[in-house]
Amino acid sequence: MIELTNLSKRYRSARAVDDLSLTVRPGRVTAFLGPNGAGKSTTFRLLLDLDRPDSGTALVNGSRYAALGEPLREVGALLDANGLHGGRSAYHHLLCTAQAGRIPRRRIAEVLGRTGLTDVARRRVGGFSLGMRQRLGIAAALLGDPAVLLLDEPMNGLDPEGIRWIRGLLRDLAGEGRTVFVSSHLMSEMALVADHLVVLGRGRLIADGPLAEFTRDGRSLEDVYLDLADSDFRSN
Ligand SMILES: Nc1ncnc2c1ncn2[C@@H]1O[C@H](COP(=O)(O)OP(=O)(O)OP(=O)(O)O)[C@@H](O)[C@H]1O
Repeated sequence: MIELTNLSKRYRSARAVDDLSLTVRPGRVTAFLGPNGAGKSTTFRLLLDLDRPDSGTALVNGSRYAALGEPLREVGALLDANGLHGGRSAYHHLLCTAQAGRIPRRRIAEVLGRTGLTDVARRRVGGFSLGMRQRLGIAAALLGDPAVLLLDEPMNGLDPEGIRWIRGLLRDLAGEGRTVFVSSHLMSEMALVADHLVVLGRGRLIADGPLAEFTRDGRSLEDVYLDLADSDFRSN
């Protein structure tokens, strides 16, 4: 479970997150949508204590990330798949993460298998395609078998087979009772995979509800989303 309460973060010129209150519940895929610069990545960073809020709280399973005893076992995150150390093999990357998080080694083979990377585990990450890096970032997020997953644009760089794979993975993770909070600009994919929608506009919450409610009248998620974003834009 993720709970944001009156969360705000301002950078010099921009109000990145603006009085955001939101609960993201387990057992479903929650799509985190919003135009470029709406504050999605900032929200993820605040949840992971990679940045400090100006006010408000961001809690995972009732605690601030920094207060979690074994954070990798509670929250798995994919932020920027390009931020990996290119000289390491995929296995070594996961080994370092496992050691830092006091996670048993046997989990490495499990997550390599789950992300389809077993055959390339000994290859250097520097030679990986973006899609393979995304898979490795997801493998690292899954290493601690966490109940909460924060995935920032996990479909980036994946080929059609990879997109189908991640669709199944997200559904399975939610089916296992995890909280799956996933940002994306791919509306057609989110329409297939999400149970619940959260839409941000300029740091503020502009929609929060079950996907089925938004698309009840037969409109596509893309149309619904663009209307929401447009009315938010016009309101200021
Ligand atoms: N470290 C930073 N320093 C200054 N401004 C920042 C910083 N990080 C984010 N911002 C600003 O905060 C706002 C929100 O950015 P953020 O990256 O959270 O949006 P986003 O919804 O993730 O966008 P995108 O869909 O493009 O990834 C933007 O105006 C951005 O320029």
